[in-house]
Amino acid sequence: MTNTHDDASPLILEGVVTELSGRIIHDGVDLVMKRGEVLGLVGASGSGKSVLLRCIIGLLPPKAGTVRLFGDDLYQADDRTLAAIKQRWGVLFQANALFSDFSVLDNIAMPLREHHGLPEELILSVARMKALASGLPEDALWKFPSELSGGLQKRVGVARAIVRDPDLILLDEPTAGLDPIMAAQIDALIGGLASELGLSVVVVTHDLDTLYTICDRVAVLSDRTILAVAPVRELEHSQDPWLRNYLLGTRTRAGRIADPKVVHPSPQEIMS
Ligand SMILES: Nc1ncnc2c1ncn2[C@@H]1O[C@H](COP(=O)(O)OP(=O)(O)OP(=O)(O)O)[C@@H](O)[C@H]1O
Repeated sequence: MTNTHDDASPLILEGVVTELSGRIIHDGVDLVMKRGEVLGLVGASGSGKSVLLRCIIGLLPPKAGTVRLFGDDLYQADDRTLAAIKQRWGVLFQANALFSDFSVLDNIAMPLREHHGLPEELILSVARMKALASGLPEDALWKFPSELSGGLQKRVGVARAIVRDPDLILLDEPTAGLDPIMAAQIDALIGGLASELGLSVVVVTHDLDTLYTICDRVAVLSDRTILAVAPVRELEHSQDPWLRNYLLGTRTRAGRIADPKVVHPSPQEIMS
């Protein structure tokens, strides 16, 4: 029976353990997302951010623990409940995962074609609306993805993620590979969509500007579990050496735009 609760947290992870090729990637991940928040997910390269995202969207069953979406246990859900849950999320994959032989508009329309029996005219009309809401120019819609800049390709991915009016979007490194100006534009787009549409957003990122400009809280993945979840300014005061180095090292945004109250890591900490 469909049991997606409107007032439930969009995402709760309880004791999630994942394993790939015999190796434990996550070992007891707990996380409760608030409705309407933009939640950053950070961690060192290889710490398991993308794998966790795969687990959250049903592509990797956990070895133990529970993935709860909108109140329902994703991996125990019957077909009808699962279909209802999937209606409520949208995903932007790393490197966009756009189909090169399809036009921009057809890429955006794809989730509508997969899950609805909607008339073609309506599908194209909704896809066009989402494309324009995502900042794509009209003349980009019938081009192929390869004809667009990296920034516009990200916008195609975002438009596809929101095409079914989701409650939750999961974005894997939305600003990776973009120049700082385009990256800031994508951040503004995500922040704007979150506040205007009341979306809950999980954003996996290495981009500190994203954390500081659009994330309400940041979850830190370390040592196969969640080390902390807090607003990024609070995380600056963490005693964890890796996290302090990540946020406050000399090459980082916070290192450049320093809060004078924050004690910066020593050169020894940065090297460690
Ligand atoms: N299909 C797979 N089979 C075996 N191991 C995998 C597979 N996919 C990922 N891994 C391993 O899982 C670990 C976590 O990978 P993941 O891609 O989630 O890291 P990440 O935190 O997203 O890294 P990055 O920031 O570099 O994107 C890595 O050690 C990776 O090698």
